[in-house]
Amino acid sequence: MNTYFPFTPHAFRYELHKEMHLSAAHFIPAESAGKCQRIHGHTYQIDLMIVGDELDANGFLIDFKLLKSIVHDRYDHTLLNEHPEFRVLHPTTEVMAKTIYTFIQEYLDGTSNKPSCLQVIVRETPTSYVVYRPKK
Ligand SMILES: Nc1nc2c(c(=O)[nH]1)N=C([C@H](O)[C@H](O)COP(=O)(O)OP(=O)(O)OP(=O)(O)O)CN2
Ligand SMILES: [Zn+2]
Repeated sequence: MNTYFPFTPHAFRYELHKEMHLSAAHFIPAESAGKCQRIHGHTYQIDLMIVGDELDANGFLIDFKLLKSIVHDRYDHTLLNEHPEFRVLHPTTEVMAKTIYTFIQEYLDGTSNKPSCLQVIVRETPTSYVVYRPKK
């Protein structure tokens, strides 16, 4: 797995990363997208960065398995364009990163220790990736 993490300064006690791979197909239905207009597949590499000061009753900031299931169970081996969240904005790397952030943060907001997602990295190809960081 890729081990390069862009640095995000913060003052929280804990910083957790969950990396995962998922295989999915997509297309960008715009003439300017050139060859990407055709359906093609990627093995996406994703890194979620979660921070917080408090642990839950299990001693977790957040369970690694839960983070994976929120993203992987939804998108692995699917055609991304068929998901309702990608009907208006196409599933570009940027939109994927923002969308994944939204799902993850919604889940974190419902936990007892309320950690925060500070950064989502989505790597679409060996040479192309996006970092999404929410504005404060
Ligand atoms: N800003 C963005 N540009 C492009 C996106 C995107 O999501 N955001 N997506 C694509 C295509 O989906 C394509 O699959 C990836 O493009 P690219 O990096 O050009 O892929 P290559 O493997 O051909 O890259 P090389 O470095 O030339 O091998 C296009 N643009
Ligand atoms: Zn693509």
